[in-house]
Amino acid sequence: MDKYSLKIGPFPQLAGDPYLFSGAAIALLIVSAIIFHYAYSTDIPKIAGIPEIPGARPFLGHLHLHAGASGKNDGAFWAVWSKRLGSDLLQVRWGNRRVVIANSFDSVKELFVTNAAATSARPRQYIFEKYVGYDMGSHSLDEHFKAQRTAAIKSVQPRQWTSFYSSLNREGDRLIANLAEQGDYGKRSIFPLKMMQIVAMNLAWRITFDKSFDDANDPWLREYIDNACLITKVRGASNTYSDFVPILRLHPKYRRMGVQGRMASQKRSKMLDEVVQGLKLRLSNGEEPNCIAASIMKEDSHLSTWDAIKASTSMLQGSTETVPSHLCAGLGGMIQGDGPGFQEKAYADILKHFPNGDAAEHAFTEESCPYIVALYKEVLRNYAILPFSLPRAAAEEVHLKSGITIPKGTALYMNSEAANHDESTYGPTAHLFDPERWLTDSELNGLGTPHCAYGVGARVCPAWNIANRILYGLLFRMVLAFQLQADPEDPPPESYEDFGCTPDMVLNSPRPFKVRFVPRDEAKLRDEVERIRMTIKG
Ligand code: HEM
Repeated sequence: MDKYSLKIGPFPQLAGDPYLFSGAAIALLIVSAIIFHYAYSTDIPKIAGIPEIPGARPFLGHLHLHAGASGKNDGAFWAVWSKRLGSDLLQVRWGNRRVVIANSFDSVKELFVTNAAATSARPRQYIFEKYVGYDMGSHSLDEHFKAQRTAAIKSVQPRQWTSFYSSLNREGDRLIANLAEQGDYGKRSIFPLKMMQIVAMNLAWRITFDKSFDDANDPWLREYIDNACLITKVRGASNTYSDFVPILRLHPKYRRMGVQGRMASQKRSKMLDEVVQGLKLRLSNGEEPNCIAASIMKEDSHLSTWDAIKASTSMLQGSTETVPSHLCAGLGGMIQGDGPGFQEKAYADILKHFPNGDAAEHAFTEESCPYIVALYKEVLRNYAILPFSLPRAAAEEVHLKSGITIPKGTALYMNSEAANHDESTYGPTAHLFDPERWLTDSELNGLGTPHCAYGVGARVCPAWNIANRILYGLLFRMVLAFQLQADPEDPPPESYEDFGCTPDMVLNSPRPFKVRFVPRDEAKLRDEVERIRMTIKG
């Protein structure tokens, strides 16, 4: 036995060749170094001055602690660590991506409002980009997306609203008729989410492409909704591991996920193309359809047809799940604890402002009942259906007043759920559903941004204004027609922290629970539903 074979033991074939052995050892070292580097490195190095939560693992970083693995809400998870580490800002690693999270109302404002331009970018999302292609909510503001955003904002300015009123009233009618009939005029409790979704989807189609559906079970509409949901599934959140751990992009599970997204996106594009062709024909025939797509497509908007379609599709996608999820989660607050009392005060406020029996006509045309305004603000504040808004990235270096510098390219999240429950802004009752805070605490209405439900800063939801009006009108119509009651067999979640059932996705859908919609005046409601059914089916 020579001296080499003693040392190398299990590799006898190398034993006779010292050069071959040292070459293999060096190769092994290099591979190990590469693997080690790959396992621990991040796109942006650790940022000085911002605490990192402990427990990172090689390759995954902190992903295994987030909703994609734990099934628990990331907003609540970060809030706990922010308190534990005594810092409003936190940093974590999602695979090889460094992420900074703002966890208080003030830190959200400083990062995203004071530094609005510097935080206007969106991080890249591998699956979405490769399989679906970007939309407004997922792309940084380059020349195309800036133009789309500007056109989208213009299309929902208050001066456009008069053209939306008839659609809004019609969908308000549809909601009341569906709730009355499916709930057998208060005799049966029902799961309301689907009915809210139908109304929001119809409304979204009306105001984006001037398309309407008499029957919510229309197969074309159902196919569109199914595809839209599949696309939402591949938007980057802590469940899309392959966005952050590149090697996983080879894994069949993530490829399957992407391919599903791509097929859904192709189907959606084909369906939208039919709609756009129809709209173009109407425009060329001199018609003036009242909708976002038509107003964007008009020649003076300076957008290419591609940009116009993209902008309208983003608006359609942005509105379909947010409005019903908020409304439905909000019903939870209105039917438990002090909720029934809030409903009665809201009803009294409606009657005070419209004593002549014509209140329903005013549901969408003005926001004259302060109690309903307070109700929708609280629904938006308390139930963070987009618990960390949509992800942002630093478009340039961000300099904070504490002296911390966040490098360009860092992914940035606003913990909207924590900011919306920050006791230093909303007081000791921050964790409760209490619409009256908006009536009694005048400082809250002077905050600039009253809550973070629509995001804040340069990428704030372009439709927040009309979304407020839609929520106002639909809450108004429900409170006017019904007393909403909980079903003891199927009660709503008690806290905003566990209201959702998809915490691993960008949009946390409300958990299903039942509501009994008891008519305030059954005979009158039956007459109203009969009138509605002359024109609207399901
Ligand atoms: C209650 C209803 C709604 C909520 C809570 C909501 C919330 C949000 C949030 C949090 C963002 C990301 C903001 C940010 O990055 O800071 C957003 C973006 C967006 N929303 Fe809304 N939204 C609602 C309704 C709507 C409606 C009705 C539309 C269209 C008619 C819409 C269209 C969009 C679009 C296109 C974006 C992407 C904007 C961009 O990235 O520049 N949203 N929304």
